[in-house]
Amino acid sequence: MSLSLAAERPEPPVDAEDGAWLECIECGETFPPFADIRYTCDECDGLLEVRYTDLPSLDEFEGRGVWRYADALPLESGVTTQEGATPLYEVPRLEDDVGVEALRIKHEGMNPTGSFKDRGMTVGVAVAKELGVDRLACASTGNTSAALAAYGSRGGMETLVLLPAGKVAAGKIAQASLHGARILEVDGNFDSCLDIVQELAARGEAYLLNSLNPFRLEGQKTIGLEILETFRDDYGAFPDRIVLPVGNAGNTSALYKAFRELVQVGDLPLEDVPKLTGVQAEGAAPMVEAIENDADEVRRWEDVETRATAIRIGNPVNAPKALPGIRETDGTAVAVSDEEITDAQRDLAAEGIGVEPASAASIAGLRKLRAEGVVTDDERVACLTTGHLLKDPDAAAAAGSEPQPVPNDTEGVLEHLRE
Ligand SMILES: Cc1ncc(COP(=O)(O)O)c(C=O)c1O
Ligand SMILES: N[C@@H](CCOP(=O)(O)O)C(=O)O
Repeated sequence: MSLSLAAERPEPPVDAEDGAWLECIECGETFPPFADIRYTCDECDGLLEVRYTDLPSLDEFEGRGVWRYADALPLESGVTTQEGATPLYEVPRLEDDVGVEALRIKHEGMNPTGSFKDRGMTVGVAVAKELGVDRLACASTGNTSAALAAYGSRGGMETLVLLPAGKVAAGKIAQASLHGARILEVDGNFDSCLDIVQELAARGEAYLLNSLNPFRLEGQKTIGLEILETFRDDYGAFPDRIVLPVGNAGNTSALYKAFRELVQVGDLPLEDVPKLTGVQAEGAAPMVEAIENDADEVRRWEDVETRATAIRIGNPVNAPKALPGIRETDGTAVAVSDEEITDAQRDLAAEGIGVEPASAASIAGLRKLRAEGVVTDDERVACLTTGHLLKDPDAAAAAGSEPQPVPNDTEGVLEHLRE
């Protein structure tokens, strides 16, 4: 099987429970959504997706934020702190400078814990409650752990997070810590943390809430629904392209699923599907390598390094969902240097938008692709900025200017200003 935009509306299995079921993207095997805990297919270990007997059209949704889209989610409500409904900013100077017809920034850093992970956790933690589990766990470069800790504590559950030692930004550890997570620092990178957490989950020690969990990606799907809805309502057209940073490739997969579902209900004509464009840091770019080599599988990079620690990931577990997403939408993937990322962080800051380094990769990638002529000047582009500036205060301070010491009197300050 392959995930395709042109796929027919799926046939529900006879035992589809509550209008939803889980389906393997590789062999098509189906499973009831809440009968047992599973993250991958029992038959072939393929990735799972949630399918629905009925999906509404964009015009039928009501409310605000992630739960506005409840009829396209596996549950009617979640463990919530009002996530979603994030701003889509205009950036006229940057738009002019990059040279595209329209550029909008979907700032996911404006979610309650400061990243898009909240959208996934509001759904994932609610499903965990439905399944009756009491301990939640994740591996994390930081943001997943912050969101898991916040939503887990709100849901009254124990949380366990495994972090790569010395490679997680200060704001994120502070969040996980204050929200009461048990934090384990592993002497390894994010990918080895995820190997361990998967093993713990397989042994029934905890419920896994990384993006391998198909319910979490349902929450993240609402990023795509919001972008498309806002573009349609405000500009009368969908964006030509959505550019986003890629780590574990959950968002790329989730946005592609949003597009496929909108195509199925007749809201999104095939020719209007936005081109999914992934950006990775040069030091952690296995998806870019696979796209450039036209490979069916992504090679795991053992040694990864980048200042954008959120996307310091060498084994994107959602690649089997994300690769078809990029290819079928006629998108692409590009790698950018840490310097290009920092420059883009400054560009966004100059428009009043504060983002962490990984988020700025989307702008850096767009600039690069525009300079190469891959992106053309007539395109309407949405760039996803995934995390808030305060997540990584050290990176922000390093990219910004130094405070200047002045004397403790007005004359002294004025003198300094005249220098
Ligand atoms: C701030 C930030 N941006 C981007 C990403 C990458 O997103 P994804 O794993 O969905 O590709 C992550 C985490 O993976 C993140 O924390
Ligand atoms: N950047 C992520 C990495 C884990 O990704 P996930 O989406 O699989 O949880 C993080 O914040 O930990």
